[in-house]
Amino acid sequence: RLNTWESLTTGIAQQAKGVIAPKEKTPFITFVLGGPGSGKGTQCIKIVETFGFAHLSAGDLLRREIASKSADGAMILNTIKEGKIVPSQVTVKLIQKEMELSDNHKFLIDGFPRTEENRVSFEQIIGVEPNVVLFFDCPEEEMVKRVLNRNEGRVDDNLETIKKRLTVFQALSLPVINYYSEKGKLYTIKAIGTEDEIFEQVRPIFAAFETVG
Ligand SMILES: Nc1ncnc2c1ncn2[C@@H]1O[C@H](COP(=O)(O)OP(=O)(O)O)[C@@H](O)[C@H]1O
Ligand SMILES: Nc1ccn([C@H]2C[C@H](O)[C@@H](COP(=O)(O)OP(=O)(O)O)O2)c(=O)n1
Ligand SMILES: [Mg+2]
Repeated sequence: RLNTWESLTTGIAQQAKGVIAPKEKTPFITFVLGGPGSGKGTQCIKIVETFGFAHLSAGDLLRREIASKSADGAMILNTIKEGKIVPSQVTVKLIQKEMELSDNHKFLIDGFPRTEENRVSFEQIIGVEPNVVLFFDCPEEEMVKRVLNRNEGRVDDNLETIKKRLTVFQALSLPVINYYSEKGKLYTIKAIGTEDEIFEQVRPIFAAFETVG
């Protein structure tokens, strides 16, 4: 178990035999949650532009594994087509690798954790808790409409898979959202309106942390 940010980065620092300086700043971690099509990825781009975060999309990392024909690729593809959640160990490892490679200390972790298992696994492996959890709260009919119009050629952007994803979201992801609500870390965004209107709800959350330092 890695307890500190320093231990998270020790592996790579040792590999480089001291060539890479150890990371000095404490990480600032934001989890970006919400149902399929709620606008997480779209808003993450704006947060990156405005506040200089590194954007780590769990879904993008998993799709990269499929594309690279890695050992887990076939299992990941089947899981995504079924609208189910990939085993946490796989996803957390991919996130960990990206965090280690990044020279940023501010991370937007998009589409993760989607289950209690995801959440606990991140805590155990990375040993850090999120500073902020954003929840893009969007009506189901709007999410379905957006996903069916997404046009990115995704294998899961069809009505059958979306219906399964919405069921999984209700059963497995809402408990994670409730957990962070009880911890006082949850910021709920009303995710309807234009992209800019939604960002005006997001902006003050990060602006407040900027002034604190
Ligand atoms: N506020 C919005 N209004 C209408 N469409 C949106 C809005 N925000 C995002 N979209 C579109 O909806 C689709 C899903 O958005 P995306 O950011 O991929 O959501 P998520 O990452 O939560 O699944 C995309 O095609 C995106 O362009
Ligand atoms: N923590 C995660 C995140 C995504 N996945 C898988 C299962 C999800 O349905 C797909 C797509 O996730 P992604 O975040 O890209 O999807 P949306 O942007 O919400 O539409 O990836 C996962 O198994 N575990
Ligand atoms: Mg997305």
